[in-house]
Amino acid sequence: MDPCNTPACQSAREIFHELDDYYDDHNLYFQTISSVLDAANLLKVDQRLKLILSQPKNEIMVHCPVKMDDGRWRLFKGYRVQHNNVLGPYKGGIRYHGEVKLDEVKTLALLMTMKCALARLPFGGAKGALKIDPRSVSRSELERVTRRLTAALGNNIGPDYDIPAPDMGTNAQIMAWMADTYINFAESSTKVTARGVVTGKPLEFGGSAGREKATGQGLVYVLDALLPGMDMDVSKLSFSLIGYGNVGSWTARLLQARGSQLKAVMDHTGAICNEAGIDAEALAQHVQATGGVNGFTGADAIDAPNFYSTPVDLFIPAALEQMVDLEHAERLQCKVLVEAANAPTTPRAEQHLLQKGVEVLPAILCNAGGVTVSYFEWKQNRQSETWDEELVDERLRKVMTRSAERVLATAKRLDCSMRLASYAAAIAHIDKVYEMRGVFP
Ligand SMILES: NC(=O)c1ccc[n+]([C@@H]2O[C@H](COP(=O)([O-])OP(=O)(O)OC[C@H]3O[C@@H](n4cnc5c(N)ncnc54)[C@H](O)[C@@H]3O)[C@@H](O)[C@H]2O)c1
Repeated sequence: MDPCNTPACQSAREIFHELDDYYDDHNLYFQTISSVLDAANLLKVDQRLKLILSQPKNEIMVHCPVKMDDGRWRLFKGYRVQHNNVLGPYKGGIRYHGEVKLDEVKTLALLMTMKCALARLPFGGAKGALKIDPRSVSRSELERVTRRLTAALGNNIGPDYDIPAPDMGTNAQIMAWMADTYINFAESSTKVTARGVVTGKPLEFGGSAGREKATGQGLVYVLDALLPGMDMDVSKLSFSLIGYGNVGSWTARLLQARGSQLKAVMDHTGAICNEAGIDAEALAQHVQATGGVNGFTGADAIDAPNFYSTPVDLFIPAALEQMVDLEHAERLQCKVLVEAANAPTTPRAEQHLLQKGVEVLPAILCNAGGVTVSYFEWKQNRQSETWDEELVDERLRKVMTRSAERVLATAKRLDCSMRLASYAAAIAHIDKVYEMRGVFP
């Protein structure tokens, strides 16, 4: 592939040259930071801020020895990348995945800084990961490795310092084990507030109403705010999804409840399609029971190329990064690509889509519902309050609608794409705070 010569890549190359670091435009982290720096250039921010944002503040790597059920030992590699905390404590999910790499975690941490800033949440950005396939271990092995990871992270996490949450491969149960382990290490007088060390906990143990569906719910609120301006009506849309886990299945069920029709889904077990519509609720039950969409009787199995070329109004990637590359983008027949996953679209794919008139709604706007309700959970824990789902949804809608309006207004003002506008709206806020606080010493 030719080296990237866009202004974004050139600007990123200059910054990394200054940092005496290498630059690789095929790498996800460099692609993402290039786009962020491109937005920073549109705002003409100081070189200081570009340098600060270019690298995370801390990159923590731990190795966790764990005894498996058969008596053998395994060593698991864990990461916590803390990108920036100028706006508040570091915040970001913990991912369990067999193929996870440091650059992926750095990218996700950077995106968390941008996401929290865009939504004006009092949090910085972080992300963590454990290199493990959670489906390949027993429940008790999963518990042991989770507790060992939490202990290894030690004081690098905390309710006032760095607050993990669920992401791919993790859930409320894993958050409960993390919180319990952390509480066991906490001093007696801080044990109550210590449970705020993680969000996305079970409802019975300090979790928030509405957290499980929050990312999908937030995405629907963003669509409510933006689709009318594109002459689209959410009650008359068709959509397809990559991923039918937390984000994908909730997005599908909530959009179906609004009258939209699910046409095709692809996950790690295969792809399915039904021109007449797939029942999102029945599919969620099937995935819960079997682990994937494969074998669902309410649709036909299709191959990946046919999945990408199924005509729909909204194409919603809700699985891994970079699942929409140029080849996929050339196949897509949709009006809007809605990024539910983080960084699902490669820069070349995005360029192609914009050229063919497909709008791309960026992840830091669309999937911020999860971290927003995490913020509500953290707030409820601190104040010993319990909000009902109605209140959570009402407040979530307000945050998501304002973010969408912010992005729209910035895109208009700077005459740029929605992605650059979302980064610019985030960076403008961070820039103001750095200006007021200054940079120590
Ligand atoms: N959970 C949250 O609150 C949250 C919040 C913001 C963003 N996200 C992002 O949303 C995405 C999905 O997260 P989740 O929590 O729903 O994860 P999950 O583990 O619940 O589900 C992941 C889904 O991705 C699918 N998948 C995995 N590998 C695949 C492959 N090679 N091809 C096709 N599908 C594949 C799985 O089958 C599953 O359906 C991730 O990018 C995550 O970072 C999640």
